[in-house]
Amino acid sequence: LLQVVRFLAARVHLGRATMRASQKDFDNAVKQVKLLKEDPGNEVKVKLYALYKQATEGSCNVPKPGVFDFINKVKWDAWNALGSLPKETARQNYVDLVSSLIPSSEASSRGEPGTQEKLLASEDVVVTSEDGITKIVFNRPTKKNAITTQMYQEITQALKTASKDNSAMTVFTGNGDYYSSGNDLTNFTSTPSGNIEEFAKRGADILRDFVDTFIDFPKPLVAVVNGPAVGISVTTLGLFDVVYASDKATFHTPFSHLGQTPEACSSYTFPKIMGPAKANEMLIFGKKLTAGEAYAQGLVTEVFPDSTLQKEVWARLKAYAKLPPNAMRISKSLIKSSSEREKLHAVNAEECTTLQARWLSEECIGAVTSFMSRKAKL
Ligand SMILES: CCCCCCCCCC/C=C\CC(=O)SCCNC(=O)CCNC(=O)[C@H](O)C(C)(C)COP(=O)(O)OP(=O)(O)OC[C@H]1O[C@@H](n2cnc3c(N)ncnc32)[C@H](O)[C@@H]1OP(=O)(O)O
Repeated sequence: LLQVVRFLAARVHLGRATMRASQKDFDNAVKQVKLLKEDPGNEVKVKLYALYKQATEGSCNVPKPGVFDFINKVKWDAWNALGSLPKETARQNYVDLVSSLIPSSEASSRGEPGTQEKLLASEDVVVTSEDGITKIVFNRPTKKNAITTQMYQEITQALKTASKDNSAMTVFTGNGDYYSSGNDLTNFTSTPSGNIEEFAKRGADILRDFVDTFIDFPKPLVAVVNGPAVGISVTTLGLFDVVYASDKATFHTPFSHLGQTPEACSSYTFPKIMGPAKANEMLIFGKKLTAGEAYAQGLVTEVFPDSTLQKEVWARLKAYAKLPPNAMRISKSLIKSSSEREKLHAVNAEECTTLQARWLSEECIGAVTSFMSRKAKL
């Protein structure tokens, strides 16, 4: 990797020696990276990181991370490999590298990065409203609908908006063969700047806000689990009012495998829903449930043959959405009382604090590194 970084840095340097990117070009390129539709892959992300640091801070001037700090060590190595490359050249190389990542069709229509952000950002989470139903769709089928940091924030916002719109209920589903593969593991490898502790703190804040929004959502919240669900896409189901599933869906919470711990209040909701014995097997040992098993444990309301799921479920939901909305909200608030919500907020806070520490653990960093290097899959 170091050789590739050195080679590319030198090649781009020689090829573009006569060009100079302005600070504005550089700032725009930094914004464009956040809007990339396709994940450029870890190798490119490490290069971008190294060039960014060189362009903004000059030669690597921080101590080498410890041997177990895998991710930061790879990043440090890449930055250090740039040696004394001048800041201006690093800036130019960064701009060139970013423009090589943008398909020409997009580059011409993109214009001012800030103006397009919202439009592009909403592609991974599609929100529509029809027939009294606000639908929130995980829409990254090529990545099994893994949830990026940006998606957590978009979903939080979409839920806050839906709680006040004129729809009767909100429904989550996934596009493609998966409901969602859970947290996007590259969330852990894209630290743009700052130290790892701050990064983990920010992650915990985003997660806490995300889960709080589910706890406080006032209208019926329904999940249509169209395929396998992993991690946080499973644990949040404990905060839904109704869960319909395809018979192809599975429910998997491999937290221990990832050096992590339960979130989305599942350490409280799962034992309550299915009893401690079954919840322990899922949350501690990562036992994957079939749709039938999840139904038997009370996590799923009803299972449908995959071939008829969409037709049957949407017909039913459209009929439910015509019921008097205030009655539905009031019933929900009786079922999920204010004292219960208070308890859920306390559980959420504790789970987030626990995870914040876990993300810095060797166990977690090792598991994420294995996934990134394709040695490990679930
Ligand atoms: C610190 C900052 C954090 C910010 C906010 C934090 C909030 C986080 C709170 C929650 C924390 C954890 C809870 C969880 O969700 S834990 C569960 C995490 N998920 C996984 O471990 C799943 C990993 N994926 C897999 O094991 C497999 O991909 C699969 C799901 C079993 C599917 O296998 P497959 O063979 O059918 O398909 P595959 O080729 O692997 O996947 C296709 C492409 O999709 C990419 N991909 C799939 N899942 C993820 C994922 N979770 N994260 C990132 N990328 C994922 C996969 O890499 C393939 O991509 P590519 O084609 O190779 O580019």
